[in-house]
Amino acid sequence: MSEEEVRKGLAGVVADYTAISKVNPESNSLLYRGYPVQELAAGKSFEEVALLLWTGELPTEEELTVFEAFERANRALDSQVRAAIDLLPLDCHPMDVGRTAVSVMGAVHALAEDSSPEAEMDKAQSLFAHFPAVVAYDQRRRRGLPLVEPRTDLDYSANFLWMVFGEEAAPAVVDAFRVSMVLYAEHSFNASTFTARVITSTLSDLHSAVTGAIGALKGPLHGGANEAVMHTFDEIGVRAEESREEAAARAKAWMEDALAAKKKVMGFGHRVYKNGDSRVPTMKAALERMIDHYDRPEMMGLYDGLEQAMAEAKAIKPNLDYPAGPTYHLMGFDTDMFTPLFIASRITGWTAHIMEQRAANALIRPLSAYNGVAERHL
Ligand SMILES: CC(=O)SCCNC(=O)CCNC(=O)[C@H](O)C(C)(C)COP(=O)(O)OP(=O)(O)OC[C@H]1O[C@@H](n2cnc3c(N)ncnc32)[C@H](O)[C@@H]1OP(=O)(O)O
Ligand SMILES: O=C([O-])CC(=O)C(=O)O
Repeated sequence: MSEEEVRKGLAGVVADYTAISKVNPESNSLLYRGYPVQELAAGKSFEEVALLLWTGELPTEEELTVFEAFERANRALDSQVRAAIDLLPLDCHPMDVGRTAVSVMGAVHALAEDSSPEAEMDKAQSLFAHFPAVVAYDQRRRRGLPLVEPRTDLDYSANFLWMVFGEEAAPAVVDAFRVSMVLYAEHSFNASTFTARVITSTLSDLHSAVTGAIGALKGPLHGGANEAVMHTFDEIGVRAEESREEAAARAKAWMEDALAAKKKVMGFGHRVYKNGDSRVPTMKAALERMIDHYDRPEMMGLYDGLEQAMAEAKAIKPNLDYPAGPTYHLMGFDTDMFTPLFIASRITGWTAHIMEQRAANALIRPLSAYNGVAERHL
């Protein structure tokens, strides 16, 4: 096999068809089932977007009512999942908790081994409804706080924040959270989704595929970048009393040093978008609303300073994780809870891909070019 035939990282390789989303780097656009993601983020609930991704169409009023009732009825933390979480140490990474919780959810789901389209949809919707309770319980137990029961009078986003913080979030905060969920939901054949499709292609079950996807999402080259962005901010130093300009100057200097030291700075760059991530302007606008809401202009200074210095030095643009990290920080999440929030959203995209893969399956098994020692004998 010649060198050119090996595509490291499968860069540029088209692995299959998908009707779920279209990432177009030329027009810098992202479509979910044909709809621009900015339009969905502007006017649709996360529940509506989830149904769109799973079924291909936005729900009718009646379909939405049925799904909302299901989601609200399945929010409480399952006792067996809670018992499994309680076995995990408080200093393990919250992504390990999310991964373990989904694995246990699979083991206790009544339809675990049933891969019919109806069972797959039930499992996808159950995961969607149940996972926020895992994140909320884990965030609270790490702070020594008791579990907060879900409320059925709140929508998905408002209830999520209620279960984490034990108080009703301001409407502006709920809306910024909803926007982040919509933007994180789906992105074609990214590493975690492809992992889910590989696992599904062996005819394994949905929870195994989602568990594997969580493992792929954890890495800082993928979903783990949203928490890594906050570590960068912390390394530079978040100083609430500082002006936007002062913070920007310190961030610029930090970035210049980091790039001189040949560091990779998480939250910048993308395998597909080379001219900026289509989702960043919408998420940045949500971040700006949170900066105003919490009156923290210096955070925007850090954001601008890093972005400008990276643009000047390497012309590399931020990806979605860059504005999402500081947004979650301002809302009050601990930094290592950011990537589990990404799981809560991407459960929709992953499970839509699992169902699509299963409906037209081919075992995913590429070739390798052997470059070890030549044949030898004992
Ligand atoms: C929601 C998401 O998952 S979005 C992605 C989140 N991940 C990150 O933010 C991690 C940081 N970014 C990166 O590591 C990369 O940009 C990736 C992994 C996302 C995409 O990478 P690839 O397409 O494989 O490009 P690759 O890593 O080879 O980078 C190409 C060049 O740009 C540079 N580069 C890319 N991203 C960065 C960065 N964040 N900081 C500094 N340099 C960078 C590389 O060093 C490389 O330079 P070189 O050609 O001089 O060696
Ligand atoms: O598409 C990718 O490679 C990574 C990404 O932005 C995502 O999964 O949202």
